Amino acid sequence: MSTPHNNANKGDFAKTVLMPGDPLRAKFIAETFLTEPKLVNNVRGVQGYTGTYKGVPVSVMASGMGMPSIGIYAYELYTQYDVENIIRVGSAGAMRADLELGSVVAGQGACTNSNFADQYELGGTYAPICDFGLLTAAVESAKELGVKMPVGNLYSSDTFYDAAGRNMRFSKMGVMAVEMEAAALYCTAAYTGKRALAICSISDNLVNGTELSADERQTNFTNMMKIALEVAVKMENK
Ligand SMILES: O=P(O)(O)O[C@H]1O[C@H](CO)[C@@H](O)[C@H]1O
Ligand SMILES: O=c1cc[nH]c(=O)[nH]1
Repeated sequence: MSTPHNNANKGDFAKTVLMPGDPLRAKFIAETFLTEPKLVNNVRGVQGYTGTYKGVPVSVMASGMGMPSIGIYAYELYTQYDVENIIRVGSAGAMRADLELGSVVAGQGACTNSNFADQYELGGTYAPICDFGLLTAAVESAKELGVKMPVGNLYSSDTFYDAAGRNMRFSKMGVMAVEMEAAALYCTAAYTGKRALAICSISDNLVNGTELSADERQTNFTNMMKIALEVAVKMENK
């Protein structure tokens, strides 16, 4: 079997998929943390790998950037490949001065400027939220690893370069950080009856203008990756 965007066979993906935006981050996670990672998809260079972590099957596949892109990959994984849990392991721009570069945040909710949820014809405004079980497992894992992980709202924006400067208004509403996929992932999980969580590492700080280099973004996010992998282990029998 295959989809227009995935040439893996049914059964090639594990129950839990870690999903970074960047295909090179997917490769890094597979090669650094998984035992015997096998490349199961490479359509458009969107690399998907399955291996084991602490004996538990785990997959990692990139989403690409933006909500249309993660909407495709997540929908296909949930509906065609029997994936139950998708954990986005992303980068995000801090909207609070006190969030340090490389620190980790968990998105309990995801505000958005996207019309992604219009497709469901709800006749109101949908509030995209993560799965509580995944979030609980992530909070426990972060504690076990000794990693501080604030939990709260993310802002999923359709624009990286925001011409009118409106994005920062969300920081006044307590939003921790901006990224570009969590809201669509949470909507897709809700629609398909599956589970999702976005954990993000802070790559830049929009308040004080500091940022990590592209190389640092690729490799400096190991705390986030370890938390997500521990969640996969905790969720194996749930
Ligand atoms: O680093 P990733 O996971 O791609 O996440 C962030 O980085 C990209 C923008 O540079 C967007 O995809 C945004 O959500
Ligand atoms: O979407 C994103 C991701 C990282 N940093 C940002 O400023 N925006």
